[in-house]
Amino acid sequence: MYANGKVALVTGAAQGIGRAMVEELLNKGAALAMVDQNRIAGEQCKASLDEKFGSNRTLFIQCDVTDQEQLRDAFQRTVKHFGRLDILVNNAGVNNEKDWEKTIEVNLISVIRGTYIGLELMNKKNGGQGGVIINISSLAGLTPAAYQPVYSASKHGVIGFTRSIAAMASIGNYGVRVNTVCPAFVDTPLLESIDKEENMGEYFQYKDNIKDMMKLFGILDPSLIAQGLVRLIEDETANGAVMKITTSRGIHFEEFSAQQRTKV
Ligand SMILES: NC(=O)C1=CN([C@@H]2O[C@H](COP(=O)(O)OP(=O)(O)OC[C@H]3O[C@@H](n4cnc5c(N)ncnc54)[C@H](O)[C@@H]3O)[C@@H](O)[C@H]2O)C=CC1
Ligand SMILES: CCCCC/C=C\C=C\C(=O)C/C=C\C/C=C\CCCC(=O)O
Repeated sequence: MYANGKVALVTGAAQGIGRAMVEELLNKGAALAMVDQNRIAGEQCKASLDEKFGSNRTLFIQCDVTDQEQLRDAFQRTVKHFGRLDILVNNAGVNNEKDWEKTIEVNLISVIRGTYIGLELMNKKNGGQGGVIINISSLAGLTPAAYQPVYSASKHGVIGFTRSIAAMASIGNYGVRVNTVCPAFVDTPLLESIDKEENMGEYFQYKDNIKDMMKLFGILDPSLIAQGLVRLIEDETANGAVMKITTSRGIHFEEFSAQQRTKV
């Protein structure tokens, strides 16, 4: 699918990776809803993008993705405003080991809920027109992360859910592809959470170990993650794919053994 002329909804769109994805989708000719709980950052982001792309290409919707009613309303407003939905990016995420239940709510439960609402609207079996869903995980969803155990668990969950629902979408002929992106460290405000005790909790004492990892592996520019997103949107064969993005190897894919590919 080409993004040109399509309608997208991106969560966590006001800054960081979400904002970079919004800009890339606008460059490719899409219109989109920018969903974020941060009204000030969201409105500033829209105002700045309006200067380049015009005000009718984006709609900012303030929404806490963990609030079921707000999330459903954001989808309804998007379809009402633009007339359809073709591309969904469940990107909003947090790093909070102290309030770890919140991390599961934002990073995993809201991604699952968003995927189900997106499928209700796009599934050809429900009268939808098909589409593509991309759920943002992390390399910490494929490896242990000693100082971020719940963040890592939430991102492992995103990969397991995405691969499973992608298999179901294929079996059920939904006409919707579902894929995930797993970046290494990316230069966004999320990295600042490592310096905050209120985010790191008991792992705060290890913040320098994480900073050493960042020095060792390097930090990606958000624009590369946006390029990976577009590749998954355009590649009609990609379903259940786990895209990894690192400084050493750029955009590449996790390869699973035959056993790991077996559907149960
Ligand atoms: N920055 C990094 O190094 C990496 C980030 N990721 C993932 O990429 C995604 C985006 O992260 P970044 O752009 O780095 O983070 P960020 O903190 O820069 O931006 C996240 C955005 O999500 C919004 N958000 C947070 N909770 C929300 C909620 N409950 N409802 C609505 N909006 C909410 C924030 O207001 C913010 O605008 C996250 O899922 C993150 O886990 C994955 C790998 C690496
Ligand atoms: C693992 C620390 C997470 C700190 C939370 C803040 C930001 C989140 C970042 C990520 O999601 C990145 C996750 C993992 C990076 C881990 C290893 C990088 C290895 C890179 C490589 O192999 O090249």
